[in-house]
Amino acid sequence: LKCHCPIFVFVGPHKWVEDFAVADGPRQSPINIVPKEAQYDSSLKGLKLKYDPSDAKTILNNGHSFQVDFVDDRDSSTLTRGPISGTYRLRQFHFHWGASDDRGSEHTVNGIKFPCELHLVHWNTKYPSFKEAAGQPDGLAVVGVFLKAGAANPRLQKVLDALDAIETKGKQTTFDNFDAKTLLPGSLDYWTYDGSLTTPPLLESVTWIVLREPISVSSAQMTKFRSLLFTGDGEDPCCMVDNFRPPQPLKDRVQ
Ligand SMILES: O=C(O)Cc1ccc(OCc2ccccc2)cc1
Ligand SMILES: [Zn+2]
Repeated sequence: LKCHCPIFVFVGPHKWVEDFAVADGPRQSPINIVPKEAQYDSSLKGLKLKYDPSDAKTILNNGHSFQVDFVDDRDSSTLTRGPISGTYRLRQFHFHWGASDDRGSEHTVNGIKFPCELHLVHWNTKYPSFKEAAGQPDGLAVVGVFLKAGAANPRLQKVLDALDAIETKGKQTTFDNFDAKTLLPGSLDYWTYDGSLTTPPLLESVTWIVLREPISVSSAQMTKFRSLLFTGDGEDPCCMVDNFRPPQPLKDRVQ
């Protein structure tokens, strides 16, 4: 598949500041994580993630990534404890990746980029809906998981096998009985900081919880991610790659 979309086709992060004033706000994401400078907070609790596989609903190419959407009308798939208070419901997960294995993640660790990063998006049930929560400073909690190039990861296979059905923007297909917990690493150790959506509207409503331990992904599996298109049916094909925002100024945040 030849992707020959000109660079300017994809309105990249550098343009967002013109359309979204918040793009250079005080708590923008992603950031570069420097473990030595992160403060250890012994009062922080362990993460509690309870996911019900029957909540998985559909998988969608939304034109800037693909996402698996979950039923979120009850507390069956939730994130509690860790740095947050209350109960947050799993809404969707999606990924960010590069055109080659040397880049793709949004957060970086000591400046290191991973080939891919998984985001599990949860919303605070103190608000009536996801959309309402997305506009509140404590509205969302996103668990970030780095994917490190190495052995093929069998846990990703069901997701990757579904990509053929959603190659172009707007395509969606059913995706049921999937346990998102199988995408998590063995350790739930994490860094946390207050940040934002990394895609427009860049709302500053996300408590970020980035897991320290990556999961593996093979180069062949990464090639599968890159077979998706940003473009819709009938348009000039443009490969969905490099859909990551670069790290933003830390300003006066600590992790
Ligand atoms: O995970 C991320 O990259 C942050 C992020 C979290 C949620 C998200 O949902 C899409 C969306 C949220 C609010 C309004 C419109 C669209 C979009 C991005
Ligand atoms: Zn994301």
